[in-house]
Amino acid sequence: MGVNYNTIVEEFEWDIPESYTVTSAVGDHAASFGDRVAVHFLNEDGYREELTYNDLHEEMNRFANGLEELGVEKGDRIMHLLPRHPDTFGIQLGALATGSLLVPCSSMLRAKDIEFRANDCNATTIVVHDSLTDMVEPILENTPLERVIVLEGDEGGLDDEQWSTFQSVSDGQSAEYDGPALTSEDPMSINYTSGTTGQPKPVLHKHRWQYCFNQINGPYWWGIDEETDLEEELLWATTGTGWAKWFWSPVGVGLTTGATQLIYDGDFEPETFLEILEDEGVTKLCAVPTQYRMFANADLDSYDVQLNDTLSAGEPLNREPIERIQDAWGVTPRDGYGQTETVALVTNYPGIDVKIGSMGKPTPGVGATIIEVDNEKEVEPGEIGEIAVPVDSPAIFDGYYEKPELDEQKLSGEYYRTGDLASQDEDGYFFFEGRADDIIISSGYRIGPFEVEDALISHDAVAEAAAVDSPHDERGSVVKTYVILAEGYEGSDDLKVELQEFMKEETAPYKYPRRIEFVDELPKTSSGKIRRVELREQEQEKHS
Ligand SMILES: Nc1ncnc2c1ncn2[C@@H]1O[C@H](COP(=O)(O)OP(=O)(O)OP(=O)(O)O)[C@@H](O)[C@H]1O
Repeated sequence: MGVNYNTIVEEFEWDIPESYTVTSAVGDHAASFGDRVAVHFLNEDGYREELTYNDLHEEMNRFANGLEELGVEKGDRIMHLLPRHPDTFGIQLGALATGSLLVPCSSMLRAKDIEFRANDCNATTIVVHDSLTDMVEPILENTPLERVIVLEGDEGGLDDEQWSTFQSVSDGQSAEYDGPALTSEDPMSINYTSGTTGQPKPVLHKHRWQYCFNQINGPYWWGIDEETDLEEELLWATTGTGWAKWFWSPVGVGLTTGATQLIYDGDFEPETFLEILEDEGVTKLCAVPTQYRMFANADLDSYDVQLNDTLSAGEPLNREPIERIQDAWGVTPRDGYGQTETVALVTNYPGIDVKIGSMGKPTPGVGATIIEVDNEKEVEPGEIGEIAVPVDSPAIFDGYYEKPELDEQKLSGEYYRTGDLASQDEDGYFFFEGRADDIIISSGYRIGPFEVEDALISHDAVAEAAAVDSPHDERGSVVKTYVILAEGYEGSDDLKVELQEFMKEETAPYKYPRRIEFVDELPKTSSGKIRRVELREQEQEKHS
């Protein structure tokens, strides 16, 4: 299949329905194909549950009625701290139906992270799984939180009027809900960024965001359009419920298109995940590069999978896992790039040839481009600049929640700057260089950490690597890499030299790491991204 990229981009037009919300979309699906399975849940203990679109619609309505009875009103901020669970969608949709703003939090956050978010956005309600109440109890006094709703909790332990259970809120409520009329321009959520480069930022989205996913991420990343027979597909996005990616895929694509989705609650183990792919008959998988890198070390040929698509996002996708998966399963992992603030901005979308190492081309209707770092001029092919999106694009966020100074900084020009550097080739393919903050400048050369890391992990001894800037008297800085060795290898000075020699062959010699340190782990955000900022600080302390 081939597509004419230019025609698609030229012909794309936005037509955002005024009354669109994901809750109304789920209502429409229930009316059209209510018996279709929406959630195909399983967990690591072997528990299974299936919910149809009718079930989901009724669950959403009952919870929305219950929330209203508790006093929740349009415009309230409702946080949630939930694992992947059969009721997660129902809770999220029920909260949205009341016109509240959802504030998703990762279940990996600790008490102080939750306290920060609750105060930052002035949240009044939190829905928390029973296993995570320890994170909430100690902070209640210091936050505006008025009510806590516990999922799977037992009323017996709750001695305060502040606490109730999901069950007690929903039980006995009507499966019809007559809530406030919402429009696509009503605020929908406050999604905190990962905090890879500093404090997490409260990104405000309107209901329109979900429509944009349906129109962009659906066809131009997941390959789902009106010709897709959703009865034949099983989607699996491995992300957690508190991340923007949950809204990018399970909600933004899965629910808005009316697909059937696998939700698996369990730790990531390559073999377990590969067995699930095979046993459940997953047809479209969206995972993160770390997971693909770990799949690449497994015996992929021995799994009889039915995948017709594999997608990746969140970090650059290396050459090695792409090639391994192509060889074993005949599908090419397609990288997609974007942020909490946006929809998919650049993707390898179905029908365009994947250039290994490239994030793909700008998605239609969104307008991502590359501009100079210190002005708003677009760069020429081959030049490095910052990925940016016109501020009036409907496919980006609506500012940071009650942070006028951040809005001024990020949204007052003609473009919203992503803070990521990239270049574009003559054919319009984007190549990721790194976050502007992570770029290494050594002897006047600008070096993207990804290029160094990508080359280094193609050496058998290297399992994972992070490259940062390390202060140096003569050169200003040099490239330093922190390396986690593959099983069976031991760190030594000889191995350092071997890796350095290898790198001089693999990449332009000025990029080779002059300093190497072997470590057992790398600092990461709870979404699994390498926090190079911490490594840079360590280097500053050691060498200045
Ligand atoms: N396909 C991809 N290739 C390379 N990098 C990617 C890709 N997808 C996402 N990213 C990186 O992830 C970032 C978006 O992540 P997210 O919105 O979760 O917040 P964050 O940028 O990690 O957090 P913070 O803004 O608080 O530092 C992008 O700006 C980019 O740096």
